[in-house]
Amino acid sequence: MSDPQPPFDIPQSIPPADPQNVPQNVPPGIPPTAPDLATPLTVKTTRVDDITPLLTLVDPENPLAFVRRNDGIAGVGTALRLEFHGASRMRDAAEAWRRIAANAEVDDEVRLGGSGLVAFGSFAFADDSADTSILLVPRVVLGHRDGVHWITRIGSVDDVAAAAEQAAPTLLGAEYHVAMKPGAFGPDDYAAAVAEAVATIGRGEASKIVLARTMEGKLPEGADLRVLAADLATGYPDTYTFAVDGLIGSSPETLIRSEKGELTARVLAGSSARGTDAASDATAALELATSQKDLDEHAFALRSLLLSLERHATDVVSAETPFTLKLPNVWHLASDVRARLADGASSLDLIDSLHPTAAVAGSPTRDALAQIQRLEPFDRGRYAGPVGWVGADGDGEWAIALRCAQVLPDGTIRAFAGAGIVSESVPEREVAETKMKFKPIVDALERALPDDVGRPLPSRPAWAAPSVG
Ligand SMILES: C=C(O[C@H]1C=CC=C(C(=O)O)[C@@H]1O)C(=O)O
Repeated sequence: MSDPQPPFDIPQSIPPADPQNVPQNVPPGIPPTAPDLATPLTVKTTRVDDITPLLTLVDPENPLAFVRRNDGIAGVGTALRLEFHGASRMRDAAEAWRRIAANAEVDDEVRLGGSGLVAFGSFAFADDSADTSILLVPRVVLGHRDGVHWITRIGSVDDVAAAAEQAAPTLLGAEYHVAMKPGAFGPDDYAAAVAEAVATIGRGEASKIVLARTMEGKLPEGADLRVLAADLATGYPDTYTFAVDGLIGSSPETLIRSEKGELTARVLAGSSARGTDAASDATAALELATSQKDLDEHAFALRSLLLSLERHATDVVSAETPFTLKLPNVWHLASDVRARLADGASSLDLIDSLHPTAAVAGSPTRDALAQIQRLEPFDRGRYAGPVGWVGADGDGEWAIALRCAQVLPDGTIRAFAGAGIVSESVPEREVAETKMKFKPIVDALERALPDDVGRPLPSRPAWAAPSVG
């Protein structure tokens, strides 16, 4: 691996962009003179035999990836970065994307979800967040799905060549250890806020309020963030591991996945600790499955998703009772939802309608959001917002950004975890629940990292292994 070869050739067949071909309609929120939109995107996807593990190819300091088990996409370089703010951030993104996609020249021999033109996206939780919401189109996208590997190049030959050089696989960087400490809103403050939320619910001012807190640490200069993402991907293979613009995490919750008219979602709400042995673990799952407090918490979340989804879909199907989902750190109550898209909405239109569900805000939505603003003294940024990707046809895959941390420009890394508060919630238990939810990201940052760090990932790590069904 001392002199790694680029994993793909520089394409000769992508014509340079035509500077005369200026889009007629400039999307809202984007200055008409934005140089990024001066030319249509030229996109070519080619099937390849195999590609080196995706995470060894991305930028160590700003990795771009969305993977689950062996499937996913990773990106290198930037063909286009669009920023959105305010209440219309997702609507504006949907409109901008429609126009960009309509304008693009796409040659895609693979035609799988994630091939062809794609944008990665990450959206702020709150309408008034100071954080930017983004859509990011890379220069090079590396993809793997159902045993098919592909490479997508976006832009002129020269643009792609520069990104291809950057995408040569490199060794994962040196081990680092980040001590994570409670943020300014510590566990005691959180417990007090939970007690206040319970009182608020008791007064009938809301039915469920999701409250979060933060932990913070400082990354060493030049820290290889692929190490963090790879650790999450191997430790939590059933979740979506994402790295988008410094937001890195492993989310078990699917906000919406849209593929050729089929919609799927996985709603999570209601949690309990894993047991310490097989018997106590089974008991924990059983207690969760029969806990009225957790069933109520879950019902709010499921109902909010179904109500929003029904505006866009027919044949909406979910089981009557949730199942228990086992993750390495926690049990969750989970409901899988399936539906048929009825109105041609893109996955960006859908996340605009669905966000925020009661899994991350509470119920009723407007009242819960007002209480979050009153009781949570920080900006959630992109935590609990949609994170994922959208393709040229509007299909896409969007997780809710949970179990994650945001890297800030000064090297601070801020992790977030929350819990749904209902009338029966007990403050200390909710503090303990947030601790469990911090575990994936905090363990990955704090623990002595595995032996293979500092060497390349094995050629087929767990998340890149062939599908086992
Ligand atoms: C808000 C979070 O989790 C949500 C998703 C699953 C279970 C939850 C719960 O049991 O409270 C939360 O609704 C978080 O992980 O920060």
